[in-house]
Amino acid sequence: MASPLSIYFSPYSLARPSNNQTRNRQNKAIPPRNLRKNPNYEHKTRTTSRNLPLSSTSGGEATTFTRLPPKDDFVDSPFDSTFQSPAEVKLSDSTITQTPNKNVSKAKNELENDRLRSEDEEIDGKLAFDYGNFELFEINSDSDYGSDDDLGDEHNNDEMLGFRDEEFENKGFEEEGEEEEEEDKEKQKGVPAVMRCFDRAKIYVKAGDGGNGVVAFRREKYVPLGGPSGGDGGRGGNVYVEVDESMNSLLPFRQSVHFRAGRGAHGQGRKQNGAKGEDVVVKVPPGTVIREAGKDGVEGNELLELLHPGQRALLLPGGRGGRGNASFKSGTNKVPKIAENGEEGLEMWLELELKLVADVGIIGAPNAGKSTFLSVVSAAQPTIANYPFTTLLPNLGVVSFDYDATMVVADLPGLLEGAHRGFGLGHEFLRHTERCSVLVHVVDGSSQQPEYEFDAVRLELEMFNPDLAEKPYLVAYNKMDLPEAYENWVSFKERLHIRGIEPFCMSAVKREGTQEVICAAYELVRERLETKKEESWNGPSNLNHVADMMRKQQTAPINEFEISHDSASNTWHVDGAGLQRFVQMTNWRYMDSERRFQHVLEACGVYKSLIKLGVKEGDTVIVGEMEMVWHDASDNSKTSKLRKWSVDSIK
Ligand SMILES: Nc1nc2c(ncn2[C@@H]2O[C@H](COP(=O)(O)OP(=O)(O)OP(=O)(O)O)[C@@H](O)[C@H]2O)c(=O)[nH]1
Ligand SMILES: [Mg+2]
Repeated sequence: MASPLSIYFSPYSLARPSNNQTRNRQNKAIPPRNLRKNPNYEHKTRTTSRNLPLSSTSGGEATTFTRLPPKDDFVDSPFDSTFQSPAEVKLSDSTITQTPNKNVSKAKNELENDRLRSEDEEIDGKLAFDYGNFELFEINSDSDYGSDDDLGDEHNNDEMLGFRDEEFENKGFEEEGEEEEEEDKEKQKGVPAVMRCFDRAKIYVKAGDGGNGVVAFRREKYVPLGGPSGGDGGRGGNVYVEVDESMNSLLPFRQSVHFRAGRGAHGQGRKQNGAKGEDVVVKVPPGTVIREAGKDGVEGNELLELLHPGQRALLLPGGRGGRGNASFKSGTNKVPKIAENGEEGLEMWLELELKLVADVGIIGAPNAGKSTFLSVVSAAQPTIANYPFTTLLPNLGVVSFDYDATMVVADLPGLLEGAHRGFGLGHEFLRHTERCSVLVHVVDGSSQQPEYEFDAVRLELEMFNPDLAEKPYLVAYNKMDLPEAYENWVSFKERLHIRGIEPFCMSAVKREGTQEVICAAYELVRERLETKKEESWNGPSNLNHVADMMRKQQTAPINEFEISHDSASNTWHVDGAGLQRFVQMTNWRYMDSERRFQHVLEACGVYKSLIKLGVKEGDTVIVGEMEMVWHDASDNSKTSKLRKWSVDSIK
């Protein structure tokens, strides 16, 4: 039977890149028309349901940086275990100013804060605290930054990490108009702009395209009719994600956003198959959650959660190599002049989110002394200052014990009432507590109502996630060196006793009582580990489910498709993952390709369905990226004429 479809390249299909350009394509299936917005569009039939491919979005911001302390900071810290009883506290030793009254108006608060800052400088001098790079986080400051050129140069520098990177990123935010708008929005929500850059990244991954198969024939002396000998193309490289324990932030993804696996080599004569493309391994820190990039502010599906060092997951499998003509040899066609293109590798945008994996999380109201506590028990040097929200990003420290045991402690941003609804640093803060095994709740003993403050923080945890409130925790009543804290201690302790809680007291600034707290926390961590031992990770589980899902979509049967009709332009769309893949792998350079194409469409029922739905002479039919004109099979002369024309144009 004469084939009813003739093929030509529409302007749309001409825009399709040539074989060697395909690696740069962003979209596998470019929607040819905006049919779904067309009022004349009718959805005619659906032969079978199918999984929609995971969406890929183009463009993306790469916004991560962190101020987690460099690994070098993690060295043994000396403990001062001598705890003086409250009776020994000398008030004259302490010149610490108290937290400003939080009820005063905002303007007043600012003035007060300025004053306190200057006071702090004095105090810190006395306490020998190192404020290090404190100025770094004043995002709105224009001063101290280099010129545009400097910025560009820095961005080209692969080694741009750490301090300088943070500095320039801050500048980057000010300069980009779009970012500024976003920043304003965030500010309105009360979340400092710096927070959104800390532990999130957006990256693009693409599996390698398969190599093309070739048409070749064996030519050898004394071997007449040597037969087809075109080899298959090699498979494209895979995209893996691997946990690298030496990483503790998503900072490197500011520099490298695109990860593309290598293309498979093309097949060659003498039945030589192409080599496999090079794999690409995306290294992420432990605790990374990987999501499909969301659209319009909607979070994408969670694909993977990588917690343990060494875990490795196959994310995107490489495209299949195209078959060479040796593979098409059959009893009926001994000299096939056909070979396939390599299958295109899948691509997608991913969102990475790093959730802290620390043994102990230090929580509490702002200004309670959490950072001071961390600086005392570990070698970390977080910024400490006498005003709320000094800590915007979690700081990590490693606590080393004499007996060769270590524990990771995270100092988290302060928590305010209403945090579960996003007040203060809200969710950003609470998210980080989810992964800590044990919490140390630092209470500011010098506050007006320490117990109320304690309850408010507990309540916020519970409101955000009841599991958080279930975590083992201990209470450390801080600032015992201050008279008001010392006075309130007994009543605080008694009230907590009644509730079955045994609080600790300490003076972080004087390093008194801190060792008891951290040792008790370590005991809790150990207990927790014991109970969790059975559920602990025992080697790699199957983490390749994303790749399996992708493969399933890729290998969707060719006879699963749906047909839609645009009556205004008399266009029929035949959509199906299997068909689309078939069209993409058809190499129109070879003589037999078109015949095979027509044959496959007929065999999988496309023609039958179109006729059933009422396709007419001259209608346009779009399959994948191919656009064709329908001709009734009875009009043989017309069909063959048009078919010849189409083949010429393909050539
Ligand atoms: N007197 C006294 N002051 C302390 C003690 N611990 C911390 N401070 C002071 O309290 C202020 C706040 O300390 P930080 O460690 O920055 O408090 P924080 O809980 O980390 O605060 P945020 O990060 O803003 O939530 C600083 O001025 C510290 O010097 C203490 O034991 N005694
Ligand atoms: Mg702090």
